[in-house]
Amino acid sequence: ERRGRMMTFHLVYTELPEMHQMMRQTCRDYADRELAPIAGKLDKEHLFPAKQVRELGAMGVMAVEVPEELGGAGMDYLAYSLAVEEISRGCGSTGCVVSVNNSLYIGPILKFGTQEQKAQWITPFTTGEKVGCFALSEPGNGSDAGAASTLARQEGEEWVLNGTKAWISNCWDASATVVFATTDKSLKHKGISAFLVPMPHPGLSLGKKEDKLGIRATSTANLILEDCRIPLGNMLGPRGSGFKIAMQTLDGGRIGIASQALGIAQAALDCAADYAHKRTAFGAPIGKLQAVQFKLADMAVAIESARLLTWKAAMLKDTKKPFTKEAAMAKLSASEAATFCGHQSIQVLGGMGYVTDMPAERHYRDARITEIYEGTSEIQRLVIAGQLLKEYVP
Ligand SMILES: Cc1cc2nc3c(=O)[nH]c(=O)nc-3n(C[C@H](O)[C@H](O)[C@H](O)COP(=O)(O)OP(=O)(O)OC[C@H]3O[C@@H](n4cnc5c(N)ncnc54)[C@H](O)[C@@H]3O)c2cc1C
Repeated sequence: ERRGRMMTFHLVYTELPEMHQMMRQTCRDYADRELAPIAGKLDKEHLFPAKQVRELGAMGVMAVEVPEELGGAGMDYLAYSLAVEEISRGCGSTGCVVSVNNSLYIGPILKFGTQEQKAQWITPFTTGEKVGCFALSEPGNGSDAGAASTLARQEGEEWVLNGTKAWISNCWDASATVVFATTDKSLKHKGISAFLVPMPHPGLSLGKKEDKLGIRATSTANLILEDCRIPLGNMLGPRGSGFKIAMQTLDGGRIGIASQALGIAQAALDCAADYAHKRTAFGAPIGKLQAVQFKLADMAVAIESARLLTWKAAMLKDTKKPFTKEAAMAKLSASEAATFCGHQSIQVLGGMGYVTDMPAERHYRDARITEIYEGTSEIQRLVIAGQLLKEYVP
């Protein structure tokens, strides 16, 4: 079966496997019908798409990779990538919610959780009734995640957590979080462990919602832990393995962000190409102008090449092959494609690109975060170079 899947890669552009085509089409139809028409309002009013998230839960999109016996869709990461791209094409914010729940919250529990933890912390989060979040970054460290200073100390049968986590996506709407904290700061990243914390919970509070450039329908805030007590059994994975869990989670998560970026980039191209047919200047549609055609061509090339990298990374993950380098390449190229396409789309629309009557300005704003979270573009380059140089060790 694995060989079969890899072989599909050669065919992939003309013929995705049937299940994947169905997932893609279902999500595309849903996004066109239910998300694109309201994405501007969600953005403007900072509205969490609760009803849409429940509908996506019913479609299997909130837990694509989770086995059916745990309540998920039982599909693979390629299917997940297709779903996130199509949802993000309709609404970048909703794509972020889908991505955080699937990759960042459920992902590590699926990989490192016990059977009991999976039943308790995954199944209720498959339906869209509840969403989870992932608390790694802190006010003092983002890229340097191994420097975490949130503390976990053992007291009897409990862990007691203290510290502040920063920039936590979904947190105002979440019912649980994976939190990274250190039991011994002198051990540096080897002192970090992962913990499961229900929300709301005594000792856990949230900061003000950040007023963001883009993905404004998602909540982002500090998550503050003050003598927050959880049972000993809420540790995820072995003690001291938190940094490894975080890094492996981000490897997969980057495929999700690449897919989100692809969806935003594609929406920006769709908007520009459609406008190029309709807008007339100097007596002809602007799509007849070579300068405009070149912009559309460059956008399409950036998207197609990033999509191939993203699908390749997803397929490597699905076939249990190393994919750290490929996921970083996918995230880097797709996020840069998204910011490029967001920029060019506004240029093609001219003045209409600059106002909220058209979605181009939202795509431009939504695209920007994809170069920052789950590792900045600089961090992706470091990851790629680090992996690459290992291949050249004499
Ligand atoms: C909207 C939003 C949502 C987020 N959601 C989450 C979430 O759900 N959970 C979570 O844990 N975090 C989340 N984050 C945090 C995000 O992952 C971090 O902002 C990101 O990793 C960058 O960290 P930083 O902001 O501390 O920047 P810094 O690490 O301070 O980086 C500042 C600049 O220095 C560069 N830099 C840093 N180190 C290096 C290096 N070694 N080499 C080259 N350049 C370097 C960076 O690339 C960047 O340009 C979110 C952030 C935002 C804005």
